[in-house]
Amino acid sequence: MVSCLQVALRIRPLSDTELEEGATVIAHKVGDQMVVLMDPGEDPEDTLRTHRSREKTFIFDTVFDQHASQEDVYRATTQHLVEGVVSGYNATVFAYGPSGAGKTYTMLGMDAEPGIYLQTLADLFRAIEEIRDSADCSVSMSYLEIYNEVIRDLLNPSSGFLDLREDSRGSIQIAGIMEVSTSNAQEIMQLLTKGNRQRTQEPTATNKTSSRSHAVLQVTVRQRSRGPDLVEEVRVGKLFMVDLAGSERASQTQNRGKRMKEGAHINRSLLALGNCINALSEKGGSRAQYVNFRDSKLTRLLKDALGGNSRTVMIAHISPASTYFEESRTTLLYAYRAKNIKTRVKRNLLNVSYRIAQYTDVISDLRREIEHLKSKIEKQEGEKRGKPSVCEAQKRREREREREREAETQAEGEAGSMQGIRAQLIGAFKEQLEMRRSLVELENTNIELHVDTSRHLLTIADWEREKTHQHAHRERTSERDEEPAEADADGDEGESVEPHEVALAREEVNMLLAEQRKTAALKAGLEQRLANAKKKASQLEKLLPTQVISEDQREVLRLLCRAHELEVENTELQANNLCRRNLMCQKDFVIQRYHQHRLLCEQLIQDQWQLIQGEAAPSQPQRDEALLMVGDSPSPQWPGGGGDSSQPSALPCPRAPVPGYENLSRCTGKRGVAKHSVQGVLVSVRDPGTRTHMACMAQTIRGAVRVTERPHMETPPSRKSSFISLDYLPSNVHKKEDTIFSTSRAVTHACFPGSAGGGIAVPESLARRRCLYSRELGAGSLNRLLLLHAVMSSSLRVSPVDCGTARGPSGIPHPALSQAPEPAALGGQASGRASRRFGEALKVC
Ligand SMILES: Nc1ncnc2c1ncn2[C@@H]1O[C@H](COP(=O)(O)OP(=O)(O)OP(=O)(O)O)[C@@H](O)[C@H]1O
Repeated sequence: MVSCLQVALRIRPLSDTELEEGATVIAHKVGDQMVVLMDPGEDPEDTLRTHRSREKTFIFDTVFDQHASQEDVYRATTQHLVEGVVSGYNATVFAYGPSGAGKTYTMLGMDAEPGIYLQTLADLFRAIEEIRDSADCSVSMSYLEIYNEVIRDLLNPSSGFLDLREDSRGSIQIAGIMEVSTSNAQEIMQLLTKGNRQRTQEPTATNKTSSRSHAVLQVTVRQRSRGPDLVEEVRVGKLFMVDLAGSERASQTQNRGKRMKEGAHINRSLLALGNCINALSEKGGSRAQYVNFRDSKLTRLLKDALGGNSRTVMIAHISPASTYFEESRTTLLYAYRAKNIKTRVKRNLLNVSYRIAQYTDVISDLRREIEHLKSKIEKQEGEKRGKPSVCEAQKRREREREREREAETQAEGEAGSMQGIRAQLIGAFKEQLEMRRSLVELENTNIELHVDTSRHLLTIADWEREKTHQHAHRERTSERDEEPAEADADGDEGESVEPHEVALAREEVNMLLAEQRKTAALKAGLEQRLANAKKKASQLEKLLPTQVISEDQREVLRLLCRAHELEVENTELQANNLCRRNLMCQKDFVIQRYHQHRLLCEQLIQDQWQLIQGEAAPSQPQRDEALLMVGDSPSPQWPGGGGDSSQPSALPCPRAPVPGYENLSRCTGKRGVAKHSVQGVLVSVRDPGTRTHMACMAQTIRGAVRVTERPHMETPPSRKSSFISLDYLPSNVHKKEDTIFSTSRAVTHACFPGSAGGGIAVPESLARRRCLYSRELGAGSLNRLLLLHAVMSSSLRVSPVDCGTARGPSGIPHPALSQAPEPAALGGQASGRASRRFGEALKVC
C-alpha cells in the first residue's frame, strides 16, 4: 500500500523571554491547514502590503496553533497509527524543528500534560486488551539517543555505545539494546522520564534545557494469532517515536566550542535526513534519485520510516516569534518538501508453521548426520574386533570395564584440559563468526561507497553534458553572428564556471575512492585473520579425538562443530543475500550512468556534426529532404550551397536549373534512386531495375572521379563537357571498386562542405563508420559510441595529413582534396575543441 508522509505543523505560544524581547507574532494559522509566515523586516507603514515578497503561505495536512492541546495533536497525528501497529504495520512519528520550538513538549510532554509517547502507549495497551481473546500480544520498548553520531541506551546508560546492524531481512537492529516489556502506561512514563534525564541536555542560546541529541522511542508489538488450525501467524508491528535535536544552523546560533561540534553532528544527521527527504520527494518524478541512508546513524535508523515499510508522520515545530523568522522559514520549507514523500507499507507477517518446518528440516538433517557418524564408528570398532568367541567376549568385556575405569580416572585429570580445548574451540568459532559478520559489514560499506561514487559521478556527467551543450550552443551562435572565433578558441572565455556542487562532487569522489581503498585494506587484513582462525580451529579439531574420553562427549563435540558450521553457512548466505540486494541497487545506478553517458555521447556526435558541417546539423529527416531538394534546384538551405553567388564556395552549384536537370527532381522520387545526389556533385545514378539515370553537377571535383560515357544520359547537351557522371552502384554490385571509391569520396567531400571556401576533408572511412554507428545509436551501444568518438576525434586530428596525401583511384593526388584549404585553417580550432571535449567525455566515461 502506498502512503504519503503526513506532515503537521505546530506553532507553540510566545514564550516569556520572547515577550520580554518585544517579539511579535509572525506565524498565523489560517483555517485547519494553512499557515502564513510574515516577514518581520517588512515596512510597517506599507499598509497595502505591496511589498510582500517574503511573506510565505504553506499548506500542511494539519496546522496547530498555541490553542491546540496535547490531546488535539495526538488525535490528529498519531492515534490512527496505533491500530496499524497492532495489526503488524510499521509506523513512525518524528518531531522536527529548531531548538526551543516545542518538540520535546509534543513528544514527551509534562506529567499533567503527557505528550505523544504516553498517549500512544496507553492506546496501544487498550487496543491489545480488546483482542486479548483471539491473540497473544506482547509489547516491548527501547529508548535510545543518538548524540554526536554515537548511540546510547537511555534505559541502560551503562551499556556504553551501541552498534547498528542490518538483519537478514534488511531491517535495522540495535545490537545490545535493552528491551523492556511492560503493559503499564504509568510505568512507561516513569521509565521515559528517567531515560529523558539521561539524555544529553545543555543550555543553549535559544533554549535553557536544550536536548542536544536525537531521542528514539521504539515500541514493538508482537501478536500471535490463535487460529483453529495449527498454522500460527505472528504479526510484528514497530512504532518509532523520534524527538529530533534542534534543526537550527550552527551559523544562526551563538554556539561555540563543544556546542559548535554538536551542532556540526546534528547538522550532519539533519542534513542527511534532509537529503533523504529531497531524494525521496523526487522519487517517482522524472528522475528517480538514489537515496543515501548511510550518511548518518539517524537516517540509517529511520530508513524504513522514510523510504520503506512505514506509515510516517512528521510534526514540524516553529515559534511564532518575529525573532525566529529565519528558523521558522527554513523549517517550513523543509517540512513542505517532505510532503511529497511516499512510502510503501506492508504488513510484517511471519508464518510460524513454515519457519518451524524449516527448523525441523535442519534438525532432522542433524539427526541423520549423527546417526551416520554413530554407525560409522560402531562399524569401525566391529571390524577391529572381528567376531569374538564367548570366552573372548567375556575377557573383552572385563578389559573394557577396566579400560573404562582407567578412562574415568584419566578423565578426571584430563577433564580440565578437555574443557580448555572445548572452550578454545568454541572461542575460535565465535571469533570466525564475528569476523565473517565484520566482513559482511565491510562488503556492504564497500558496495555503498561504490554506489555513492556513482551518484557523484552522475552529477559530474550531468554537468559535462550541460557544458558540452552550452559549448555547442555558443559556437552556433558565434558562427551565426560571424563573430571572430578567437575568444572561444584560445581561451576559456565564456567557458561556464563549474557549479559548486560539481566541485563538491569531485571532492567527494576523491574522498570516496580513498575510503574504498581503506575498506579494501581492512577487508584484506580481516580475510587474513579469518584464514588464520580457520587454521587454528581445524588444528584444535584434530586434537580432540585423542583427548576425548567418552563417546557421548565426542558426539556432543561433533554436534557442536556441526552447529557452528551451520551457523557459519547461514552467515554466508546472509552475506550473499545482502550483496545481491546491494548489487541490484548498484545496477540501477549503473543503468542511470550509462543512460547519462549515452546522452552525453549523442550530444557529442551532434556536436561533431555541427563542427564538421560548420553549421547546425539538420536532423536525419531534414538531411534527407535537403538531399532530395538538390535535384530540384540548388538549395540555399544546404550549407556551402549556391544560394548567394557572391559567397565563395568549395563546390559551386548551378544558380538556376539547367535545362534537362529538372527531370532529375522527378527521378529522385522514384524507386531505386539513391539519395546521394548531393548538391554540387554531378552524379549519375543508374538503377539496374529501371535504367534511370540522374545527374547533377560537380565542377570543382572534376578529375577526382572517373568520367563515364553515358550516351543515353539525360544531361543538357550544351553543358555536357562540364558534367561528370559518377556511377552510384547499388549495394548488390561489388565490382568497380574504383568507381565506388571515387564516388563515395566525392560524395563524402560534398556532404561536408565547410563554411568558408571549402570543406573539411572528411576521410571516407570516417563517413562510413559514422553511418554504421549512427544506425546503432538506437540500440544504445555505448562501447561502440565511445569507440566512435575516439575514431572521430582521431580522424579529425589526422585530417590535415589525410587531406594532403589523399589520392584518387589512379594514385594521383585528389585534386579536390589537395586544393581544399587546410582543415587546420578551417576547422582546426573546431577540431581542437572537439578533441578537448572528447578528452573530457572519455575522462568522465
Ligand atoms: N505547545 C506548547 N505549549 C506550552 N509550552 C510549550 C509548548 N511548546 C513548547 N513549550 C515550552 O517551550 C519550551 C521549549 O520547548 P521544548 O523543550 O519542547 O523545545 P525543543 O524543541 O524540544 O527544544 P530542543 O531542541 O532545544 O530540545 C519548554 O519550556 C516548553 O515547556
